[in-house]
Amino acid sequence: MPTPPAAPLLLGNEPGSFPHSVLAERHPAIIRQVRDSFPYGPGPRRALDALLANCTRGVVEPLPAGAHDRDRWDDWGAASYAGRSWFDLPWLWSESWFYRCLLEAVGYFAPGAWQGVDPFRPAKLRELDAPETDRELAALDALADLPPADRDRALLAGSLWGNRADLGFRLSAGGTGPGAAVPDLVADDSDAFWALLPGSGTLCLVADNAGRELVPDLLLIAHLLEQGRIDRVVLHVKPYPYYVSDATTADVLDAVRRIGAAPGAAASYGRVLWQAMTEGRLVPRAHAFSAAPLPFAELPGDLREEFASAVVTVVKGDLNYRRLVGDRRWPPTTPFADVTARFPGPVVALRTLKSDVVTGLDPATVKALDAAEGSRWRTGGTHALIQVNATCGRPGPE
Ligand SMILES: O=P(O)(O)OC[C@@]1(O)O[C@H](CO)[C@@H](O)[C@@H]1O
Repeated sequence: MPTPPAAPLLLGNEPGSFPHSVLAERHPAIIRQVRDSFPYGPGPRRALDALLANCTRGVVEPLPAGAHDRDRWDDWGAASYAGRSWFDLPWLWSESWFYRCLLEAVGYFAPGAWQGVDPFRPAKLRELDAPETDRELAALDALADLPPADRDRALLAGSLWGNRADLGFRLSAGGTGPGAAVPDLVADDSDAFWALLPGSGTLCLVADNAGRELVPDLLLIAHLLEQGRIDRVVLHVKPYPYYVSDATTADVLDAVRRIGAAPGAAASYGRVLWQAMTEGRLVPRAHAFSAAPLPFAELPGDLREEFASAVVTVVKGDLNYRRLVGDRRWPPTTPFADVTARFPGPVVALRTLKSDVVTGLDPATVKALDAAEGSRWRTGGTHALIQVNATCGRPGPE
């Protein structure tokens, strides 16, 4: 499989571009949202104000000398990027750095009263407890009467579109109105996904957002385990709060409890999940690299081995898609298989489009989307894709 010549990296230094608006507008909005969410004392509030000035007008500054992960971040680029504007660096790096600096400002890692307090927890819980979640869980009652293939489709679609529920995204989501001229699903390899599930082995799911994305992800996992489509699932979550709504282990526990406490069929899904966790068939994992400012091309050895040995790795959401394809401006018709050829095992992307990066689309689809919606289809969260590379990491034909 030819690896195409690398396309340009996304940077945040083009005024008017989506990456620039995230750094210049969304991050300040997130700081204000966090500042208003908690009665932080004068110290963290001053630190948040300093971060606001630094991330919009300043340069990368090293983590405090005593930071537990300072060496790791120096290796990830903080040492070489020190002194440079956030806008002149790889956009993925600056975004990830922002969330690490935000946690520093609110004392998330420092010993003390605020250690481990998720600054995004109020928003996550509001979403998890929202009436929409009740409605989505109640919809499970109707699934029981569906033919198996329809139930498969419904639960996969729930996981896919759950990615649209993204708290940070809503802060400035443009979104196109209803009645888009092209089907919302711009690529659909779902048949290839189901063909990858032989009834045994391990599925890795690289989760994205908590709340109303994690709930349908867990429902899909429960379904796959209960139906014997897979023996075991490793659920990769973030080691600490990230990108506003990204899921941590605490969010997994909240979601499993929320599912189990719901009436009707949902309660049985909750029991399946709880039992699978106690039996080691559903294993949460919070690897440091899951919050790294790097593409998956730089996966560390242990994760490469894990994904290589999995039957399939399902990569959820926009940020993980960006990491999967290197956060580069590929021509949208660049084959997904070519760009993901070096991923260590079979990989499936379930993603709603919220940033400029996209690959693997038919030329006719791109033409119709551009004609109908300009470029908004790329970042509005109104369109989604299911893309599969079943051959990466597997020996090719002799
Ligand atoms: O991974 P998610 O939750 O689907 O999307 C997160 C995300 O869209 O929000 C960022 C903008 O703040 C994007 O850069 C990033 O890809």
